[in-house]
Amino acid sequence: MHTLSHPYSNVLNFFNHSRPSFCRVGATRISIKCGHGFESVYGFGSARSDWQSDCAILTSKVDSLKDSHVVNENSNGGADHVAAVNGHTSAVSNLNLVPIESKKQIQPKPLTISDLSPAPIHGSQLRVAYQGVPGAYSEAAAGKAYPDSQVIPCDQFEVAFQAVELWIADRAVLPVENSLGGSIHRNYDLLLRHRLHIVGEVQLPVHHCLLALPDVRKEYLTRVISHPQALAQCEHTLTKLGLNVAREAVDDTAGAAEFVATNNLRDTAAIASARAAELYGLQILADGIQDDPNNVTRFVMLAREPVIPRTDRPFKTSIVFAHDKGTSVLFKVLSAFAFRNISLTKIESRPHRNRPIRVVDDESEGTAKHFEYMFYVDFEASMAQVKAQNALAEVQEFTSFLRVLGSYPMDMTPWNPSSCRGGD
Ligand SMILES: O=C(O)C(=O)C[C@]1(C(=O)O)C=C[C@@H](O)C=C1
Repeated sequence: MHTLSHPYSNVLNFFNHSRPSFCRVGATRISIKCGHGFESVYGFGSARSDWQSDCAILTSKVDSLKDSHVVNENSNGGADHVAAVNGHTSAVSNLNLVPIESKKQIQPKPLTISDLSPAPIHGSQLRVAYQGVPGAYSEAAAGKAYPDSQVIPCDQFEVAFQAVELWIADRAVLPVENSLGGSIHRNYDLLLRHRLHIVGEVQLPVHHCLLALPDVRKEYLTRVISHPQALAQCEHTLTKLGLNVAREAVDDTAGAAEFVATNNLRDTAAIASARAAELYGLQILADGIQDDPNNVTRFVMLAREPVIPRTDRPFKTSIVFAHDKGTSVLFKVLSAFAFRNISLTKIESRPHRNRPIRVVDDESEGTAKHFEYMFYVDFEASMAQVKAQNALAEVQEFTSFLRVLGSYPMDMTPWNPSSCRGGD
């Protein structure tokens, strides 16, 4: 991509597309640690060409697979190559049916608008990774964000990140914040370590149910299991229901329901969605047990490429920054937004002591830096707005590490607790 000729070239320079050389598309596993013992962090100002060269690696791998065949120049090249890497070899093998002679005469086809669409690969469904099993709230959020998509359950948040990086999925939808439980810190840390971009957000009202095997009564219960966030969101209601029983954390809400069902546990209930009850054959002992009827979880949508920021609708921008000379930078950074009347919707600090990170600069030079804290800020402006660009230019002067995690449309969906029942 020639960023200089792009209308948002100055904006795009804020996005980072680089990654260290150990990390390649097409590899079976992505390691988080660099060879030097530094955590890899995708820092401000790195070149987009790095990302593209990795795509070239992916392409060349497929080319080498079909070395003995002449490439059909009329094919949609990259898209078919990707399909082959993802295990859908039909498009590539079709090429082999075309006689070699006729291939030589076919001229390249002009690009059309649909070729420019980054994902899904033409004609196929968008594949969206989420953490959990079917019936999880994250699955409902993935469906809300991308209604006609194919959802891919992943056992850990990190796997959802990797699924997108390895082209197994086109997007990931992951929770970052709940109105009662607060931030889901793990995903903030993973946003820093991985190179994906936030391309959207979706708010899901979370309506919890207490689920048990058919004919089980509340009095039989000695244990309630669920995702730690779900347990926290229902803490007081469980006590009010007289359930002063053991509360145990598991990986996700629907997984808890599945566990009760498959192990035929008559002394254990799960906190999960009504949809999980239906999927795993459980009865709903109590409905709407979240302590706050306005319980909402905010999810972010992640992709390999950023969206081009616009000004014709409300946008939000997420950044992460740090300074290697202490934490006084926070006040200065906040003033850059306050001065321009830019509203902040989130500030999160994550301790980062004893974890040197490698910051990659414009020349792809990696330098180890020590930061005490990483600060995450979301603000209500688009990177296409001059005031946001100026604010970030100032922030860059105050900080030794700055990365734009994404500039994306805000979820403006109006909702009220009685009409929206996430996960149903
Ligand atoms: O366990 C699930 O169903 C999830 O989707 C995870 C999760 C979370 O991580 O916060 C999502 C929404 C709810 O707040 C509870 C749990």
